[in-house]
Amino acid sequence: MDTRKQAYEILCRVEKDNAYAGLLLRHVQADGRETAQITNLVYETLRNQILLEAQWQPYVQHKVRKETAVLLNLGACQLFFMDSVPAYAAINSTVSLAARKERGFVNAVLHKVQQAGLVLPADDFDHAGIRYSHPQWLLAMWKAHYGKEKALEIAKADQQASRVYGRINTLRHGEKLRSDSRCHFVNELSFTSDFPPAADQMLKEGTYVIQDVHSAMVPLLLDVHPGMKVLDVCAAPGTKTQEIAMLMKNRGQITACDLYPARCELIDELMKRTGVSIVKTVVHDGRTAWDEKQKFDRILLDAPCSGLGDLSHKPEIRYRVSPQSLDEIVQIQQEILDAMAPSLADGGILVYSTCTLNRKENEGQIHGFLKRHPEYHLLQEKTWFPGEGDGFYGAKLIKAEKRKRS
Ligand SMILES: C[S@@+](CC[C@H](N)C(=O)[O-])C[C@H]1O[C@@H](n2cnc3c(N)ncnc32)[C@H](O)[C@@H]1O
Repeated sequence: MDTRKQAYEILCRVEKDNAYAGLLLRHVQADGRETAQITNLVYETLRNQILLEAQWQPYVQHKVRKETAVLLNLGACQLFFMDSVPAYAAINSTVSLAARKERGFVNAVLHKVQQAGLVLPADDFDHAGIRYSHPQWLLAMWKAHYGKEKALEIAKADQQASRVYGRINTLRHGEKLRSDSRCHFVNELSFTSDFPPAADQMLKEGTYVIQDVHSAMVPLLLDVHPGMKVLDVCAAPGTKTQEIAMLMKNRGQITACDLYPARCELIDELMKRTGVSIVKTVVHDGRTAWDEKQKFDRILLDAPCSGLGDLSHKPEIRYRVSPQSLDEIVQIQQEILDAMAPSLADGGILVYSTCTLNRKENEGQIHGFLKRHPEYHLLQEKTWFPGEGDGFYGAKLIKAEKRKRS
């Protein structure tokens, strides 16, 4: 199998059709070693896209086609980020993927890039946009929201090859993994491991669930107990729903909603595989209020968001978001929060969470909500920054008992 050709085709679809690399990689038909090679090539090229372009742009006088830019990035990536690939192989294999009439051009440019060696800008905030391949406006936003040092730390963390975490499922005796020497536990629930996630038999049997370590912290904020009535508003594919059911020892009632029927099926499949029987799945637009007679003890609103906490697993997102698209998602989140607010029982807890690093979607969203809904009070809010795990935000709110409201 020509792994470079596969990587090239995936990168072209990401660039031209706005496809997601992670989804395309799931459909690659190759053995484990080849799949790992393709995955590595695709992710390294995407994570370093701006830096790679900066390597070949000085040698190109005209605008190149998107496919040609992808090819030059792929070639430069192999030259500088793939230790095991000799330079001649990096260049020749890339040239062979070019359209016949562009082969001479690609060959000449890549030779110049190789001769110049990797040109790395200074390791400081002002040059981080190129060095760590992040749009400058995004770095400026993080600087305004979290400070310059933190902004730089986030950008550096996004460049790390993403780790995969498992979270044990006690409903299928997942606690036995604590004594499995292949699992390195980072806390009571989550571990990293070398065994291939997708093919693992224990994953298929639901002994554990693939879930980021910080994602697994969010349901803990809900403080659920067996027997409770819980609403999970934006639930698909159901990773947190499963954890909530586990924390409730599979006793009580969970209503799990999502806007898309196909995504609701993913919830059903996960619950079946992991031994959960207390979840009822409902296709529902969270912007529409729930039947007002139904009240829930707990509500999780794991909102659709810009995903800026997860840029190591989904590197292409950073090149697609814009300040305008961030504002659009803020509006949707606000509509869902407002529609769900009446459905929480007095004294109940609502957790709002995102996997993004943007104060407008996080702290700003919640502070606006508290102003519009004075019956709610903030108990706790936390931002998990990327590093050991992805970036997440969670806010835990309580709805005051009616007699205690001022
Ligand atoms: C961050 S993901 C949820 C992840 C999920 N909680 C988990 O842990 O597996 C956000 C979900 O919101 C859903 N969604 C987007 N807009 C929605 C809406 N208006 N109403 C309900 N769900 C929506 C998306 O389909 C997506 O599955």
